[in-house]
Amino acid sequence: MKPALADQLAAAARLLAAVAAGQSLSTALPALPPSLRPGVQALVFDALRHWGLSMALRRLLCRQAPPPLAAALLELTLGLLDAAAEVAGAAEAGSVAGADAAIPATASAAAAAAYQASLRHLATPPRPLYPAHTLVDQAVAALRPLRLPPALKGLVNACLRRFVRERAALRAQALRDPVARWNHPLWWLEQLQRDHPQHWEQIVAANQRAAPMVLRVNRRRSSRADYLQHLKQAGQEATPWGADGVQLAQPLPVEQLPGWAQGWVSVQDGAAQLAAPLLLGAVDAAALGAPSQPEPSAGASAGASTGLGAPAPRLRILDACAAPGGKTAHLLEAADAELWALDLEPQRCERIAHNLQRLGLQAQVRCGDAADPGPWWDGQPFDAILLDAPCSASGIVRRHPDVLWLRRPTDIAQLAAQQRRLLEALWPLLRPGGHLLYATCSVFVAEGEGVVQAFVQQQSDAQRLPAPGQLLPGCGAGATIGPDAAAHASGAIGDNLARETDGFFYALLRKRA
Ligand SMILES: C[S@@+](CC[C@H](N)C(=O)[O-])C[C@H]1O[C@@H](n2cnc3c(N)ncnc32)[C@H](O)[C@@H]1O
Repeated sequence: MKPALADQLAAAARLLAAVAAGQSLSTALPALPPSLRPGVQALVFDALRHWGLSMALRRLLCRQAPPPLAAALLELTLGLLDAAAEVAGAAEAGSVAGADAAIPATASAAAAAAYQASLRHLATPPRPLYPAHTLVDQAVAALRPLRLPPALKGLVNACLRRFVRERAALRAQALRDPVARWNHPLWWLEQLQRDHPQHWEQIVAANQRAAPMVLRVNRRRSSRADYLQHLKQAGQEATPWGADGVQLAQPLPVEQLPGWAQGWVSVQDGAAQLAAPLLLGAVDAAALGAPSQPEPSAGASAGASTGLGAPAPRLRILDACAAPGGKTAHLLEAADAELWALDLEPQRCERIAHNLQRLGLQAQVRCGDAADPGPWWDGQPFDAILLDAPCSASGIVRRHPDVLWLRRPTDIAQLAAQQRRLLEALWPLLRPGGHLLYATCSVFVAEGEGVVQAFVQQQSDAQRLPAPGQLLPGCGAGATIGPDAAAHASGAIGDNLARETDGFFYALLRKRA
């Protein structure tokens, strides 16, 4: 039986209040009863993608701040009422053009187009839509499961009804606030404007969209062509992505994917699928004595050949921040290697082991601090190191809309200092002639180019090789920027980046022999 809307609103309001208090949805969502999870996740993701506006509206409507749970319930419901009115307006106008009212007068034509595109994309999956009177009634009813005092009924009722009556004027007033207009915290917007003056509006628009579901085919279990056939037989539309990837036309629960339990595929964004071929491609190229030219689209088979007919020694690879093991698994699917998968957190190390087991792969899973190798390293240098460093996750807002509201401006400098420490601590573990791939899923320059440039300036044996540099969501290939952009423009890293990806940063370093 479908849960009552009031119960779903109450659960979603609890989650929104948890995010407001600094808790990540990744920990809060799995705690929900399974019957509530899909509906509540849809509600709370939608709320987070419009939270800037609904917070501004709630402040206009309530002279005094209500208790946090009531504020969350109001903001959630204001977002839903706004969506219902928006769609009704668009239907009346005969197109999505009714959404034009949301475009700020100051926005450039490019931003307006991006905003329009984001709205079109929001149609799949559609915003949760309910009639206004149902929403008001159910929001009032949700006070009970939230255990809020019945005295708040009047406030909730009055605020929501006033919004329904005066929506256009309240909305126009709220949208004067840039946080409401762009649905990003002000410090984040300002940092994006400084870091990416040409692209910030596209990034902001992309962050409002739901990301596509991209899979990585385990080439030890199936070819990509065969897997596409399996999907077709299951009635799922899909297109190839990069060397091993498949992008689904519509997201699916993983249990419904052909061969999921048998380890045929994993879920991994296209940008993250570039790590293994970049690192293995560099190792392969070096083994062949050629100048290093990573070619992700060709797929890597590194570790198996020397180009001289003699079997190569088994590659020794360290994945230094490995959990939950997405890139570890891709490396093992593509290369015969002795792979050490390290992570700081014991529970996350268990997830690496669990994921590798499903995929039929084996690694040395170690729990330890990459910044302090003494306790876990055996003193034998590695041929290749992947440092997928802990970061702001500012590149994956499409998948984790809570990240926007959880980060604090001071986080970025702290993370950059931590990333630099990890890079410095791991460099001595790399053999001369070995390769290190530095990656983050951040769009902030301080965590990418900033870290790597400072490191290379100080480390005389570190040489930079071509790599994608900064990938930006919503910008396709056009947004690859930084010193590696020339390599990208010349096609050195293949054509994968013509597709839209999460925000990522990749720098490839070689240790001079
Ligand atoms: C971006 S995630 C890695 C994602 C992973 N590479 C994948 O593809 O599935 C960063 C990881 O770094 C781990 N981490 C953070 N600080 C660390 C440290 N000092 N040493 C080792 N791991 C660390 C975190 O626990 C987290 O699992």
